[in-house]
Amino acid sequence: MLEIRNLTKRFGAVEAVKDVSIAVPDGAFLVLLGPSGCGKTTLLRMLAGLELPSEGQIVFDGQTVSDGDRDWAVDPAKRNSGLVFQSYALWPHMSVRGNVDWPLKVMKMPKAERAARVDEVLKLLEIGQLADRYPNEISGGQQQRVAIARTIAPKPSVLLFDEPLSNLDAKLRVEMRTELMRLHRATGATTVYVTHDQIEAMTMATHVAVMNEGRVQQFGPPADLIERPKTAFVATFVGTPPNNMVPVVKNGTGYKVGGRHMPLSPPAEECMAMYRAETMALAETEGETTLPMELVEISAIAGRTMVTGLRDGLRLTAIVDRPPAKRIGETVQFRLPSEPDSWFGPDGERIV
Ligand SMILES: Nc1ncnc2c1ncn2[C@@H]1O[C@H](COP(=O)(O)OP(=O)(O)OP(=O)(O)O)[C@@H](O)[C@H]1O
Repeated sequence: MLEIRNLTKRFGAVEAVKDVSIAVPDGAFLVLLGPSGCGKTTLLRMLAGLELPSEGQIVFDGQTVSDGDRDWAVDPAKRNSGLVFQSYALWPHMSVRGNVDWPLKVMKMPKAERAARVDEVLKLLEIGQLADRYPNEISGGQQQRVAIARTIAPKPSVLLFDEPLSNLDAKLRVEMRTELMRLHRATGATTVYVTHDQIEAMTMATHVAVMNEGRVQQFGPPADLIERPKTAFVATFVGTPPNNMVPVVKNGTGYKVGGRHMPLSPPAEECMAMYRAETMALAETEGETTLPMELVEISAIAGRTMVTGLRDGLRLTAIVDRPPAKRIGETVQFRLPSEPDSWFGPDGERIV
């Protein structure tokens, strides 16, 4: 079990991580997901022992490895965790085998055991044929595999990844994603993986922690975040495309959306209605629940069509079966379903 208890990190006046508490079961694949600057890397660096928490504790398998309240932490090399960065600094003067062997040598593992472990790891990452090459003789994707091999060679019980695929091209990213999942199953190591790519998050994770401004907004399995987002932030950050969030304004005895009266009965006077893109439709003509919007984007998505409209700063996305017979810039009628999928309060918290 990997436990993070009331963890806070301040850099001067900046609070990068704010009172984060999560418990990650053994063997889980936890993705830290959030926009740039939300504190993901800082949290990961604290797990790796590269950064001391200002407050709170990190506990690996019942043993405290960082304690911000006591200004104390176990050395990065001694906490049974391995970290893979975005840029994979391999030793240029060492062969692939030498690079993977290096951490085992540092651990003072006997030579014969080392050779067997290096072979095993190279095979696992399917780079055995590159063993005698040097880093400048292999591709970027292969270098990344070597960096991963080097990290898992000492069998860390916790694996930490900081956007390891962001330097790779789109095709290689997809391939490496599958590889990392295979590796996770093969090693069984509890994995913490930082990304701001939510497709990566949703496909790889057993658990996701969605972060915003230093706080964990929601922690749980990917399906929970999609089905029951706790906050408006999660609802609009997670999912492809993200959910539509529409402010509902009280007007006399009724309610308005995008300046038009709608037959809605919100649970509070001020709130936001969430509509999933797949529950929205397009209408040929104006009706009671339609909103005329400027067509700004049409794109194909898995055999269906994603249509985006804009109206006075309100952006709506619908997933429909057929593209509208309209051009970009023309008006299309978006039809809202009679009931939103969820309601959120003005503070962003879920109401219903
Ligand atoms: N060493 C530091 N000194 C001062 N401020 C820092 C330091 N490291 C991070 N910060 C600040 O802490 C906040 C969180 O940064 P962090 O790098 O953890 O975010 P992130 O979510 O990983 O972002 P990105 O996805 O862009 O890498 C930011 O406001 C950042 O400027």
